[in-house]
Amino acid sequence: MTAIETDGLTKRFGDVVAVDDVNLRVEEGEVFGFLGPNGAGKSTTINMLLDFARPTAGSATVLGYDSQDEAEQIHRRIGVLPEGFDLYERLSGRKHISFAMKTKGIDGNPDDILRRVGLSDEDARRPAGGYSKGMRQRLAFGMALVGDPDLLLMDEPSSGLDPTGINELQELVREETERGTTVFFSSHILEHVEAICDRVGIMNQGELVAVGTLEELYEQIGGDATLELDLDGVPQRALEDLPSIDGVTGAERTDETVVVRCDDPTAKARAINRVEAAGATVLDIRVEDQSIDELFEQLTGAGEAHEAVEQPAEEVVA
Ligand SMILES: Nc1ncnc2c1ncn2[C@@H]1O[C@H](COP(=O)(O)OP(=O)(O)OP(=O)(O)O)[C@@H](O)[C@H]1O
Repeated sequence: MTAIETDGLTKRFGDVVAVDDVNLRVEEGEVFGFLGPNGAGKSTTINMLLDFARPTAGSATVLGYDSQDEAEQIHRRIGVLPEGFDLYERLSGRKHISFAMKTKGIDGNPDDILRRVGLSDEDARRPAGGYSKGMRQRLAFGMALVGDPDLLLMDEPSSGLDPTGINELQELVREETERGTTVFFSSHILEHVEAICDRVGIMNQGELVAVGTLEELYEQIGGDATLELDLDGVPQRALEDLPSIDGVTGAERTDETVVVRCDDPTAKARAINRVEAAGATVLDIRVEDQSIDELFEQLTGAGEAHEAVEQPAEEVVA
């Protein structure tokens, strides 16, 4: 089943087109990163998925339910970690989970969830006011997990977290996806979603400008990579052969090192195989990919209007 599907989803606020004819498909079980700079239209899209905002045009389904007509069913089956979530400073972590359970009409033991998000018994009994950022995040994540949602929607979940907090969050997300939960993770920071997302969709100025795995996106924009191979000896044949490999644009030699330039990231493995087949032993490998920030800037034009990246229909589905 498709976890999220939008069809021409559009939202205008007066003259501002916040979301412009967005066609998005997120498959069940995926971790999908929804990216874009501030003001790109991410929150407005999420609000329409949940029927907190009504589309000007187009439609959306979540877990097979229509966002406008069947919002109640959707709300029952999803967990939301909102941006800038609030905690009640004087309530314990455990009370927060109990409260979320009552609100959702769920019976159960809050301790199961507290354990799942890694909050100790002792911490769970303390007021949330004294929690570190990471612990607050764990608790909010736990509240979103109440009722075992099929889909977790997380709006800028990594904002304000230090690298340790981000790693912890990524670990929690990974555990949930192992249980089969679909995760929709919105962020304006590409590297925060890079490590955990199967695919990303990139929004810019209301438009969905690219969808795919990061590797596919690199390919679409022709992301360059340089591969440096230290060899026990450079066979002349390998050097001559390398430029004929699909995705390799050039090869040079300095002493016992071969520098291979690729415009397709998947060409790197083919280049290594070719060198080894020519009889050389690879002693060390260094790769310099186009940076993730460059990719993001290129796709979003650093906030400027630009042409959408072509997205063949079959590549939209993982
Ligand atoms: N209620 C509203 N009234 C008027 N304009 C709005 C409203 N909500 C959003 N917008 C505008 O729509 C555009 C998209 O905003 P949105 O909040 O969806 O972006 P975003 O990608 O979520 O940004 P951020 O990362 O900063 O949260 C922006 O230009 C914003 O100013």
